Amino acid sequence: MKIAFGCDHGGFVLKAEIIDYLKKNGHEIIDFGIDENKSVDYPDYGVPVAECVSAGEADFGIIACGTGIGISIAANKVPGIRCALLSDTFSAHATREHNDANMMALGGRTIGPGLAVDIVATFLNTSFSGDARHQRRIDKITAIEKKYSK
Ligand SMILES: O=C(CO)[C@H](O)[C@H](O)[C@H](O)COP(=O)(O)O
Repeated sequence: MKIAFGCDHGGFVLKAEIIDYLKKNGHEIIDFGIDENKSVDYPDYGVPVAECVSAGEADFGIIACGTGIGISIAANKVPGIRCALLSDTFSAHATREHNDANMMALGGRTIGPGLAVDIVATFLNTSFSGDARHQRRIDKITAIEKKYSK
């Protein structure tokens, strides 16, 4: 799959192991940085990933900041993005199965790289269930997005 990745300095600690996992598992990576550990603003790295996913240029997006909060808030402003902030594998599974999440956010100051990689693996290896009740709820989210995007 094509995976877009982006992080700020708070998420940079997770980058190497996540990229390593993605490469070892045959994924193509679209890397939006950062490439060195310097202080940056998380919207500048989360939004390009979200735009890439929203445009259909990547299958999924993975983003990280210190907590995952700021960068997920920014990503979720992009139409078509359902970005889940994750810190456990149960939620990683559920957000794919129920929410058809197309992006995930992680916190480099809240979880370690080992758990981060487990979360990434669970997220990418889980499919949307396609159940009508889940699709109905996603459609309601999309309708909210359309209502406020005028
Ligand atoms: O936006 C965040 C919190 O929601 C991220 O954790 C940022 O990485 C964090 O705010 C950066 O803080 P810093 O003091 O500039 O390192």
